[in-house]
This record gives sequence, structure tokens and C-alpha cells, in this order.
Amino acid sequence: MVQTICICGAGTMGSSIAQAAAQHNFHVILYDVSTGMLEKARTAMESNLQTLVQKNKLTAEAGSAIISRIQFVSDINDCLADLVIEAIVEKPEVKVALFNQLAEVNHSEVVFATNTSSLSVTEIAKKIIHPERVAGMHFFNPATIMKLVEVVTTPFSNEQTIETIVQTARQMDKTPVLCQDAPGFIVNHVARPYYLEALKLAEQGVTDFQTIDTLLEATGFKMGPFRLMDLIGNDINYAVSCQVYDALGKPERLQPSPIQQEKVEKGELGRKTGKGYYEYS
Ligand SMILES: NC(=O)c1ccc[n+]([C@@H]2O[C@H](COP(=O)([O-])OP(=O)(O)OC[C@H]3O[C@@H](n4cnc5c(N)ncnc54)[C@H](O)[C@@H]3O)[C@@H](O)[C@H]2O)c1
Repeated sequence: MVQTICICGAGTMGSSIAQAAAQHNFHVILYDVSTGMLEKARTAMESNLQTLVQKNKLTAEAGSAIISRIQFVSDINDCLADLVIEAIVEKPEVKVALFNQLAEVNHSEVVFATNTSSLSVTEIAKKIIHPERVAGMHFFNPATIMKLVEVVTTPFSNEQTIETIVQTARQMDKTPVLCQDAPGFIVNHVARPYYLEALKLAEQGVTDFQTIDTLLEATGFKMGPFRLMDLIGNDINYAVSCQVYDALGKPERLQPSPIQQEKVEKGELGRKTGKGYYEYS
């Protein structure tokens, strides 16, 4: 049974998964190579919990207890857990190197879950010392609120690995959905045209970002495509677009947009950098 979860990467997703896990009584180790990101994550969580206290959704004591269940660490030797969830940069070789380092310091039953949005989990698993203990655990942004978790199986994953991830997701009050490893899994495959068709309209000068967002929000979408890309991170969304496009044999309809590439090159990554399609203070 999972008691301690090590979450790697304290960025947009890692910090939110860490908070969600601590809110459901897991002991959490949040690991990042950047102490600045760890500090930023702690400040963001304290502020989120403070808001919940102000809204009477949480007592101040419960808020403090949640934070005290999280250890913020930048030394890999401190990452001893029953389940590792990685939410680091979307680069397969970096994820593989991290999992193999963690396999060396952890006990032989530890389960490795990747939160990748679009990389092949099978290709990652193949290069890990214990491929049977690797699977996808794909949370949605923000992980404290969104219920869905895609549990991505590979031909190598054993039953115990999948069961551990499914049970942990349920204990975090999430809705785990099993799927086979495939480009973009379920959601990021289905959702690709939402972003890409909106980007095409902007590229062709048909209308601007804000008008597209306002219109789609008026039809019932919670967030327009540009506001959503800024929340996700334009680097992540562009990486997912490229991965899915390549993995499906480069169909023209899924070609990534030059606007996405330009945003990444300019460092306009969205909320996390203060500027994307919109500005954030
Ligand atoms: N942003 C989203 O909406 C979203 C949603 C679901 C899944 N994901 C996936 O989650 C992962 C993380 O995305 P994000 O948006 O949180 O990224 P992010 O850029 O906000 O954060 C990444 C963090 O990883 C850290 N990092 C990089 N290399 C590291 C290493 N070797 N060891 C430890 N820490 C390292 C960075 O310092 C940074 O804090 C990606 O695989 C992405 O595809 C993202």
C-alpha cells in the first residue's frame, strides 16, 4: 500500500499533484533540481490553502497539516517512496535518466509513474531497469481540481503496477481511466483540433485570440483554447502537438502552428512566465 509518494518536478503539474496528494493524507516528497522552483511551489501551495481557509473549505490547522506532509527536496537521495510520479520536462531521455537514478536509491517494489502528456510510455519503460513497474499516470491541470487521471498501460506493465496507480488515484479522489499507450492517449488526441483549428484562424488573420476565446467560452467551453494553452504552458502544448503529429505520421490537419513555435522561442510560455497569449501580473 502506498504511503509515501515522491513527485519529481515542482512546476505547474508537480506542485499541483503534490498538493492534491497531501490533501488526501499521503506523505509527499516533492523533488526538483531547482530550489527556486521548490520555493515557488511552496509559496503557491500556501496561498492556495490560505484561499481555501478564507472560503471556509478548510480549517487553518488542516491547511498547516497539509503543508507539513510535504517535504521539499533537491537531493535525489531523499527521494525514497512507494510510488514515484514524475512531472519534469517533456524530454524522454531526461525522464529515463531520472527513473533509472531513482531505481538505484529506492526499494525493489517502487512503482514509476510518468505524467507525460504525449511521450510514448512504452518507449520510456523499455529503457528503465524494471519496465514492468512503469506506467502512465496522466493528471490534468490543475490536479487539485480536475478529477480525471489517465492510467496508461504498456505491454510491459504488470498488474500490481496498474493496481497501485489506480488505487492511489482513487485515494486522491480522482477518476482513473485505463487506456493503452497511444499518441496523445485519449484526451490529448481528441483535444488537438481544439487548439490547432483556433491557431489556424489566428494565423489566417480571420480573427484574434481573444475573440476566439470569448466565443468558445460563450458556447459552453470552460476555457477558450488560448486561455487554456496559457494555463497548460505553451512549451508543453507545443511539445505535445509535435509529438502527436509525428507519432500519427504527420497528417496535415494536425500540423503544429508556427504561432506556437514563436511563443516558445520568445519565452512567452503563458501563466508560468507572466506572458503568453495574454499578460499576467
Ligand atoms: N502543464 C500541463 O497542463 C500538463 C498537464 C498534464 C501533464 N503535463 C506533463 O507534466 C510534465 C511537467 O509539465 P509542467 O507543465 O509541470 O512543466 P513545468 O515546466 O511547469 O515544470 C517542470 C519542472 O521540472 C523540473 N525539472 C526539469 N528537469 C528535472 C530533473 N531532471 N529532475 C527534477 N526536476 C526537473 C524543472 O525545474 C521544473 O520545475 C510534462 O511531462 C508534461 O507533459 C503537463
